[in-house]
Amino acid sequence: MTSPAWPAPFAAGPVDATVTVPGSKSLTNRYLVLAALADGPSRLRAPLHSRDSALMVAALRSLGATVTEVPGDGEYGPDLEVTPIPTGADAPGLGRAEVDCGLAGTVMRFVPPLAALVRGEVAFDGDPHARVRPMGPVIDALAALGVAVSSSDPDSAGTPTSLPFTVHGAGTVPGGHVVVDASGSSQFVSALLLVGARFEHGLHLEHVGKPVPSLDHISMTVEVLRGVGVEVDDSVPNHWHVTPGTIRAFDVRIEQDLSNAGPFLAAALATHGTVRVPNWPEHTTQVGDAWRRILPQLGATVTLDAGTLTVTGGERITGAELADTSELAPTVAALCALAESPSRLTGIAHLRGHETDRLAALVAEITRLGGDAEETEDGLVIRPAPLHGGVVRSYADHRMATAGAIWGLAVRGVEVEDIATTSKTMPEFPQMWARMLGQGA
Ligand SMILES: O=C(O)C1=C[C@@H](OP(=O)(O)O)[C@@H](O)[C@H](O)C1
Ligand SMILES: C=C(OP(=O)(O)O)C(=O)O
Repeated sequence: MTSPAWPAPFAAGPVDATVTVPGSKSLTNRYLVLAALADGPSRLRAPLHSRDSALMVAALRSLGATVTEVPGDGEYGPDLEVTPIPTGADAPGLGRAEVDCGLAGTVMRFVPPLAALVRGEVAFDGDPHARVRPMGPVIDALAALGVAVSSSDPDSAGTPTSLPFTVHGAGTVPGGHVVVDASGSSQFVSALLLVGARFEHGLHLEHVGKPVPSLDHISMTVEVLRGVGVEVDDSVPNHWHVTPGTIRAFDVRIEQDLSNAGPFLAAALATHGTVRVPNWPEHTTQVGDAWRRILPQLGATVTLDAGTLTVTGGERITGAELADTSELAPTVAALCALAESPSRLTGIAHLRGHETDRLAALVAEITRLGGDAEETEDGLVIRPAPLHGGVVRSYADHRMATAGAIWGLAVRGVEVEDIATTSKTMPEFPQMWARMLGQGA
C-alpha cells in the first residue's frame, strides 16, 4: 500500500528561520569505510542517521565490523564507534555475506573494494532502480586489480556490469595501476581511493574518458584520506597515487550536510524570506559550500558571519547559467522553475545515473506543474512559466521529493508522492520543514 501524497505546505509569507541539518552523508559513509579498515577503533561524532548510513553500517557489520551507537552531543542521534573488520590472508573466513545497497551509490560503489579485503563471498544487491545505476567501472577495476567478481544472476555470463554481483574476497589485493572511465560517477574514483592504501602495492588510478563529474567529492575523499594518515598524490589531473600503508584510527566530528541544507536555503528564495544555517564549516570539501556562490546568482543575498550562513531571497528569483552543480542540481532546478528569467544547467549529464534519471524526472515534474523545461545533452534549460498545483512524483529520489516541497512553498496545491523517500539522507525532513515554517512539530 502506498501512503497518501504529502500536502506540501504553502508559505503565506516570507520564511524567517534558523535551521541545522543532520550530518553529511558523504562524510559519514567515507569515515565508516575508513573506520572499518583502520588500525584500531574509531569514533564518528554527530554522524548521519538515515537509510544510506544505516545501509553502510549494516554492510560493514556483515563484513565483520562492530558498529555501536554511543551517546553523543549531536542534535540528530548518537555517535558511532567502529571496531575494524578482520582483513588479510590470515583473517578468519567470513563464509558468505550479503550486502543490501538499497539505492545508495556510496554503498554500492564503496563497499565492493572493501569486500575484496575480507576472506569470503560477498553478494551485493539493492533496490530495483539500483540495478540500473552504473557499476561497471568499479567491477572492471577490481577485476583488473586481481579481484574475482561474478554475476549473482545465474543467467548472465561474464563480468557483471551492474547489481547483483558477488565479490570473492581473498583477504588481500595486489593493487597497482588501473585505468577506469569515471565519466559516469566520481564515486568510481572515490571507491578505489578509499581502500587503495590497503592494497599490497597501493594504487595508481588513472581516469580515461570524458571529464569526471562531481570533482568536489573526489577532493573530499583525498582530504579525508590524508586526515587519517594516507598518502595520496593527486598532483597530475586524472591520476591518483595512493601509497600502501595503514589507515590511522580516528575520532572525527561529521559536518552537517550542506547539500541537504539546500532545500531550506532555497526556501528563503522561494518565499522572499531569510534562512540562517549556523555551524557552517569554515573549511569544507562539501559541494554544498557552493550555495554561497550559486544562490546570489539566483537573486539572493548571502552572508557568512561568525559561522552562520544567512540567505535572504530577493524580490524575484533570477535565472542563471550554472555549471557542474552535481547533487545540488535538483534543488537548483526547483528554484529555476520559479525564476523570472531562463536558466541553463550544464555539466550534469551523469545525473541520468543517479537515484533516478534526474534530468528526465525534473523535466517531467516541472512540466506537470505547468512549467517549461527541456533536457539538453548535458543538462537542462528551464524557462519562466507560471506553475500550478499538482502531485509531484518523487521516483524514490530524496532530492525530487524536496524539490516538490520547494515548489509547494510558492505554489498552492502542490502535493508530493512518497515524501518518506527523504529518509535516504534526511528522515526528519517533513518535521524540519514544518518547524522552519513555524508549524510546530
Ligand atoms: O561520493 C559521494 O559521496 C557522492 C558523489 C557524487 O556522485 P556522482 O559523482 O555520481 O555525482 C554525488 O552526486 C553523490 O550524491 C555523493
Ligand atoms: C546522487 C546521490 O546519491 P548517491 O550517493 O546514492 O549517488 C544524491 O544523494 O544526490
